[in-house]
Amino acid sequence: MAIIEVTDLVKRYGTHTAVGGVSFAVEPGEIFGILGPNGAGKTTTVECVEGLRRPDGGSIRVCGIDPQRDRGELTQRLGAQLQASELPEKLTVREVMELYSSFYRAPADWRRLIEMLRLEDKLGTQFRRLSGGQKQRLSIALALVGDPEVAVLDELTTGLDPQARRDTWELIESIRDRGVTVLLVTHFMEEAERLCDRLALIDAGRVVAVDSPAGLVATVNDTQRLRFKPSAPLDHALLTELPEVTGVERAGTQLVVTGTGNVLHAVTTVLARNQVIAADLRVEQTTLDDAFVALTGRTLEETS
Ligand SMILES: Nc1ncnc2c1ncn2[C@@H]1O[C@H](COP(=O)(O)OP(=O)(O)OP(=O)(O)O)[C@@H](O)[C@H]1O
Repeated sequence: MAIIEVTDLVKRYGTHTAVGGVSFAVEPGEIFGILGPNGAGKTTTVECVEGLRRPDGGSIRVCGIDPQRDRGELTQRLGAQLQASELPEKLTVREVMELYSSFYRAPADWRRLIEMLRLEDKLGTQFRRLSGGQKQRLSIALALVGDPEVAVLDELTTGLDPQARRDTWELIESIRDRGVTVLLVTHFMEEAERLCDRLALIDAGRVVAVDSPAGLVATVNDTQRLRFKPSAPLDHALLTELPEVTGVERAGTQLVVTGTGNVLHAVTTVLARNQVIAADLRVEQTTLDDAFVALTGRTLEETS
């Protein structure tokens, strides 16, 4: 049975419909991602799941609880990551952990959480003196201090350097391995691909697809992208007229050719016939962004 069930969720701000009929179900023990460009309605959706916003339509159940009807019970079972601005600047890490664990009837052992998040030598440090990565890790500790069944993490690694981002991903996997279901909001394709068991692609307040990252990529698997520097100017029409080619774009000194079937062979044959060498030729893998483009006509990347 699903641990989170969102059915036909609608949320409006004035006349603007931020979420226009979103449905998805999360199974216990999954890392379930909500991926979409800025403004797609991701945060609004999870704020409704957390009971922070009242939906205008549809229904939500988390561990069988209606977040609006029984918010008190929900906060005991669902851990939400706080934004840095919501944390008390002058409290030390120890004080923050003691304070927040006192809110729960059966809190986790916060000292173990602090060790797991490698903050044990920061216990006496005030929140405002922590680095960005340390603040982020503390906010994850606070999402877990109530020993929740579900953790909701929103834009988990925004602002972190690549190493800190990878460390955080490992941490989220270890949380999942302890049996916590994770609902993860992100606009980073790489993060979704690496971490999520399944994900909902959201665009303009609607779910465009729900599947595993591999399943989503497989829907456009036939698409390939070639990238190379032509050794001499080349009439694009020679490529676009090939049945295998679906697009040709210039990116600086490079040409990016997308296509299907044996596009590599078709393109290199035309180049050879015209005495053009394809320097630095790369065949790029299909990504979640390609799936998003195929489904919506828009890219995830340009807005993130
Ligand atoms: N409190 C609010 N009042 C009015 N409009 C809002 C409010 N919060 C969000 N919106 C609008 O609703 C839409 C969805 O916003 P939301 O924050 O849910 O998107 P998002 O996918 O989480 O985006 P981001 O990745 O930028 O956080 C946007 O157009 C946003 O401007």
